[in-house]
Amino acid sequence: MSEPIIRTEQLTINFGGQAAVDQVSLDVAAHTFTSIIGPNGAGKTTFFNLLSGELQPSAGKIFFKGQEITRLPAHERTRRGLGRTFQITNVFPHLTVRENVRLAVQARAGVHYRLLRHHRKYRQFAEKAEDLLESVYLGDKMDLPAQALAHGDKRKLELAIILALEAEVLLLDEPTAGMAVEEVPGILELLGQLKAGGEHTILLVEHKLDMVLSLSDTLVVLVNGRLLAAGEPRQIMDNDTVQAAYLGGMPL
Ligand SMILES: Nc1ncnc2c1ncn2[C@@H]1O[C@H](COP(=O)(O)OP(=O)(O)OP(=O)(O)O)[C@@H](O)[C@H]1O
Repeated sequence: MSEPIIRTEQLTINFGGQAAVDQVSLDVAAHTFTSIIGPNGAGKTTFFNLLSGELQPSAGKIFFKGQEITRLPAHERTRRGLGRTFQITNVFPHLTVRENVRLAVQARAGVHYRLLRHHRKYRQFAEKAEDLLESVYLGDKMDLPAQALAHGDKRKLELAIILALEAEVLLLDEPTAGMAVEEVPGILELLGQLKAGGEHTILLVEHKLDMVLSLSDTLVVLVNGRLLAAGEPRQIMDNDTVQAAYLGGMPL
């Protein structure tokens, strides 16, 4: 692998003496799609929280594009290109869909509100927001308040926001969680498009492994906070230890 875009070395966090993430060393190649799987409580979300800076590790290191970011605050990681979505959607509920994304575009450009009196600048930001919303299939919902969106559409909005922030790495925590069955294909199509675009590195936590398997270049299996295996999906699915610890009996 050329230099990984993300590297963790012996990454560990203890909660009350119990390691939720336990000495996880992982390299993620740029422009790949990695799915992190494992049983409930395996440490998947905690691992994401360590990568994004929501939590500080008890031990170990995190590198992003070769630079150590272990102690950097979350907003600085976002600024450098690590974008994170949450299991619970995180948007301004009363603002329109368009405004939510425009604010992210504007934040990325580092423009203060005062300067927006310059109408052309404002238009540029709004247009970029509109383009992004088209790309996540929300073009027809831009004028709705964010709170009026169905759950699946909120997840798309969240994706548009991290794309507006120009995240190179997308950390997606269960993008289909809580979604109506009919909403899932839209999200999967979007993830497929993002992958095909080749600009992003995507890491995803997903319980519905069968759905993301075909998109995944790499599967990472966490069990009890430990990295049990990481590799090509087929190789992981055939791995006896993985089968025994996690996948045994799962219809795949
Ligand atoms: N802030 C916290 N304080 C104490 N314990 C925590 C905290 N966050 C997570 N844990 C514990 O750490 C372990 C890993 O939790 P985590 O949510 O990361 O697992 P997960 O693999 O994402 O699970 P799920 O698939 O159910 O979302 C669990 O035992 C959980 O109870």
